[in-house]
Amino acid sequence: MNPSPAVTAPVQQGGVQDVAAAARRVVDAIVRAGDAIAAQSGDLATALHGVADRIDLAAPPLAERMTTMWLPVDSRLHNPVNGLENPLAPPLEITEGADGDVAGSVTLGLPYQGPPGHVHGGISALLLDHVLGLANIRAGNSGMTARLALTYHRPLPLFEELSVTGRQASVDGRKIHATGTISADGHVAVSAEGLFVRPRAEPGR
Ligand SMILES: CCCCCCCCCCCCCC(=O)SCCNC(=O)CCNC(=O)[C@H](O)C(C)(C)COP(=O)(O)OP(=O)(O)OC[C@H]1O[C@@H](n2cnc3c(N)ncnc32)[C@H](O)[C@@H]1OP(=O)(O)O
Repeated sequence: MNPSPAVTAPVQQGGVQDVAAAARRVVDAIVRAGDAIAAQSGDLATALHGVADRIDLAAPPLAERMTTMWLPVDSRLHNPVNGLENPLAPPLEITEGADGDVAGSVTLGLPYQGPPGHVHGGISALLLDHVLGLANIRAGNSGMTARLALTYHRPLPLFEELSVTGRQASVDGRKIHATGTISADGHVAVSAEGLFVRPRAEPGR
């Protein structure tokens, strides 16, 4: 059976991105197959553990990775939203951005399901938190998410292209307000208002 649109849509550019895309495909296939793979479960689990063992053997110590993954300071490849090297990222594709606004598109498959045929509300929060954060970075003032208020206007469909937007609304000292939406078929399904707080400068810095 063909993988769902969430797995086939992103253009892959080679290297670790290919490995992450393959892992994403495995996750999607497992959720789609369900009990249909029960008879092969032992073999499949052994094969997948074998792949994980190979990757683990190549991985550097965690402390080293925690340093190298931020050099240069750029979370584009490994973040869990649009990180092409992170299998947890759907991934959201950033499609445009002007005046500090951010826009992206994504099609989500079964691994992201909440209500039948629709996206889990926590996944919407993940997408919006990140896109609002990116909009803040683009606007030149960013901070940690202090509060994120979501309104779920209508169920968000799986298997359809979704548009995600984010923009910085205002800056008040260390407090930054940003807003965003997720739309399907031209209708806003989820909207968000976020408060981000720029951490205090560390003493001596
Ligand atoms: C390094 C490069 C990174 C690149 C990353 C790319 C990522 C891309 C995007 C990723 C995006 C992903 C993003 C993520 O996932 S960020 C991860 C999720 N967020 C966190 O973990 C944040 C945890 N919280 C904190 O660290 C602190 O609480 C912060 C830093 C937020 C504030 O602690 P701080 O001690 O500094 O604050 P303050 O007490 O001096 O208060 C200051 C002002 O703020 C007001 N206030 C504070 N909290 C709240 C609240 N909850 N509701 C309403 N108001 C609040 C407060 O009243 C005061 O206002 P005023 O009295 O002055 O008027």
